[in-house]
Amino acid sequence: TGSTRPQRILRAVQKNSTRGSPCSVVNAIDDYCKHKEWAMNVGDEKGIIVDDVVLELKPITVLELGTYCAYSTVRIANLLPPEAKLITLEFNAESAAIAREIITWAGLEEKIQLIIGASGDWIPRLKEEFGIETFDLVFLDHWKDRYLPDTKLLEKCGLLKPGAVLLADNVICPGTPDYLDYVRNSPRYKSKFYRSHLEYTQEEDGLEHSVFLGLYDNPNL
Ligand SMILES: Cn1ncc2cc([C@H](O)c3cccc(CNC(=O)c4cc(-c5ccc(F)cc5)cc(O)c4O)c3)ccc21
Ligand SMILES: [Mg+2]
Repeated sequence: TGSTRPQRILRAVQKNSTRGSPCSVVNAIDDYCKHKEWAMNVGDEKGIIVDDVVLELKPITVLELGTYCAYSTVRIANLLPPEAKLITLEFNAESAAIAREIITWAGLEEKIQLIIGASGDWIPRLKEEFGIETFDLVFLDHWKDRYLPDTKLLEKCGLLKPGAVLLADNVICPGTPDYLDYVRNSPRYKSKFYRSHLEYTQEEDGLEHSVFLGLYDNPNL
């Protein structure tokens, strides 16, 4: 019974980073995944684009779909204003346990609420159970065929207000064609593509940045 990849990533963090320093945690994961074994973190190249979006938007409420080992969770939470909160959904209990350890090691447990469960089950419950009005930023990085249904669910649940930003990873590799088609052709979004590369590789990938404009085309939604 060998270790899992998330366990090896946690060990690399504990060995090569400083407790309470989110930057050193992010660097330790990037070093490990560049030189030892690949893992599906948004990574350093796309991570810089994520940083810029967060610093520009200054979101107070953030939703992340797909925590994995909390690389992007820590990277984003580290840049949030003091009163801001980040909710991250992870359905896999094993990686959620590792993510929780990495979040604690980084010293960000006050800013981050990690929920173990599936996005489709939890999105309809966030208002009631966590007193969320709307999200300023949603980072989509979970199953690629869930980006579109979960975006429609967020709209239906009234969790997006005009100006809210959807930032989606992997829109080229592995790809999210139905989601891209929706946000690029719907009157509800102003969308733009940030070209980059798949984490730790030379493969083409990128992030789609979509600003929600409101449901004015269907106000009774
Ligand atoms: C419903 N729900 N609710 C919460 C929630 C959370 C999860 C998990 O966090 C989880 C588990 C497994 C896979 C993912 C999606 N991520 C990917 O599949 C991915 C792949 C690659 C890539 C690219 C090239 C390759 F050759 C291989 C993998 C690069 C990337 O950056 C990725 O994000 C997410 C799943 C469903 C969930
Ligand atoms: Mg990804």
